Amino acid sequence: MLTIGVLALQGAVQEHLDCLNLLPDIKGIAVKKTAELNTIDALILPGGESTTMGKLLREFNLTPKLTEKIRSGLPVWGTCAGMILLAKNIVDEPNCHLGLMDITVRRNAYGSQLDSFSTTALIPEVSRTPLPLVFIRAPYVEAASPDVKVLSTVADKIVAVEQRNMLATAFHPELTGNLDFHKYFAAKVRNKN
Ligand SMILES: NC(=O)CC[C@H](N)C(=O)O
Repeated sequence: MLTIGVLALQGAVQEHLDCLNLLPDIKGIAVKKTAELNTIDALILPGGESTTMGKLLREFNLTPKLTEKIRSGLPVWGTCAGMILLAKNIVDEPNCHLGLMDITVRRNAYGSQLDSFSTTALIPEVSRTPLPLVFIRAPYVEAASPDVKVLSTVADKIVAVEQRNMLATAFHPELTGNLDFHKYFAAKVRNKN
């Protein structure tokens, strides 16, 4: 049995927990406190508002322990705002949040017209069939260092990346009813153990 936490300070927490709990041999738990970081095999940083989540991470003093855990190999998956939390650089912003992934992200990158949209894409590492992708005031990755693996691009913009124990998607698999991304993350966690 694997325990996968979902950072539960703000955002689409329950949707990820519901997906995790549909998978065999996975228990999804909400994580709010530093001590809970010791009880999990992996962590999802959900979508929401990165500024708010970053502020709460600092207020609850979660940042140091969380950063240390991820640096020492805790598998982590950031969706949308979660991707922004992981990025080392955020366009037009002086500070990053956790600053762990060698990517530069642009927040709200699709402007007002394409604020929210859905599309499909084939991501061979994750699924044999095209996956539904839901973008909600989404970022994209503007630059990535050479050791970041690009898993998916949509209209020439990087929207899914992986670097060592870290996975990040600009879109929201937890809102699609398709569990392939959660299965992919669970397999990544299992392969590590
Ligand atoms: N759906 C989302 O997570 C939106 C992210 C949000 N626009 C941000 O910048 O943090």
